[in-house]
Amino acid sequence: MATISSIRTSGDRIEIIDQLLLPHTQEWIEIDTIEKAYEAIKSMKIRGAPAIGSLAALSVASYISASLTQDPRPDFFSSSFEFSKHIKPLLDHLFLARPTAVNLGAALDQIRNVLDAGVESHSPVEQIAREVIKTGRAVHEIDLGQNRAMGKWGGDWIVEAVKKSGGSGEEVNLMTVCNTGSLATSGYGTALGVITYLFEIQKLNKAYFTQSTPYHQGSRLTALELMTLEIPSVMVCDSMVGSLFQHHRIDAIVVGADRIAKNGDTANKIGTYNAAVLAARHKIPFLVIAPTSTIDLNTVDGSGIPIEHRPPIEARLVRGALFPATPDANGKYPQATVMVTPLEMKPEGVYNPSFDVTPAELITAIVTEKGVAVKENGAFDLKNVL
Ligand SMILES: CSC[C@H]1O[C@H](OP(=O)(O)O)[C@H](O)[C@@H]1O
Repeated sequence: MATISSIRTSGDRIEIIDQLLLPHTQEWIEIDTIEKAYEAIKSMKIRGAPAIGSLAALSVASYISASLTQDPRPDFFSSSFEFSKHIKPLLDHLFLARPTAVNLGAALDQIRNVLDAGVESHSPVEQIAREVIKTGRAVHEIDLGQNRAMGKWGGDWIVEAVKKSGGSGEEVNLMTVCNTGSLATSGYGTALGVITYLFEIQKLNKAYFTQSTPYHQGSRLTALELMTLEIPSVMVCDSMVGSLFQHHRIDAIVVGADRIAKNGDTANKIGTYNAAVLAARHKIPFLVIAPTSTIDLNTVDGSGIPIEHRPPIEARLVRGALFPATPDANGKYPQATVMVTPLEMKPEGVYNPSFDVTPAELITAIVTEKGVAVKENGAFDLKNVL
């Protein structure tokens, strides 16, 4: 099946597809500095919790790998202590790019741990550097396998749940929020991986997806991913979810996650909580699909999850292809950004959180690459899926 990826690498070279220009223009940007990685993550040229963790880790790996080949080598290779002292602030900086997704911090912490272990054991600096490179690159590679596993766990669980409630499980309808596909991960996707799996085993009837904010990533990115995969799909505006549940058979909601607290409270793209409340009202199973790196046992519940607010201007603008669409001489569709609010609107006149927190109470199951967790006596024990 055709897919679209967000990151491509060759040796030390990293490129990302500019997701702000999709679906109308496919433009690859080279990420040859850590600062460029930071800027791409912050501005959402790359997005999706696992994908931003991958890019951050890859950018550190490439920076070190390229520095190793310099002649003379930079001064920070003079000792393992100096090396760690130089790299750690770069990790701190990358971590600040987006605060909610725990995968970014988890990826950077893996590198931090390698540095600490290397300094503690007095390993030669070159050995530590090579270990960091290996670790940084592995973050990206491991993600893909995990997504396939989650797709199967989640998909099989949904089919069984539909059968238990009297359905055939042969024509499942799902709804999702945001974009959680190949573009948001190293490939296959999290919630979109479940949709893809059910499509592959011919048990999917239709995938519904919300437009989502910021940047309409559902209507731009999820739409593109589902069309590329040739999965039958229908877009709904976020405010139509209640109506959808009233008038159509939806067998389950599948969403990704940016951070799952110890008790199962889950931060995900804004609009997820609304969908969960409506799903509970309509008794539709609500599943969170995320790799174990998204589970943050240090955060006891959702009240401790930092919620990113995007710049107010982003909620006032829409970007897209000029319509009627006519390709220019290079075959590209001219795009424009337009303001939809009154021009005089003040920044304080806009509420623009990027995420909301869905309480565990509203979540039916949490699916990781290790399996499916359901509540026992009303509470999740996530140790079983870690
Ligand atoms: C691939 S699932 C993770 C998660 O990433 C998204 O965040 P963003 O697009 O803001 O980077 C979204 O909330 C997804 O569910």
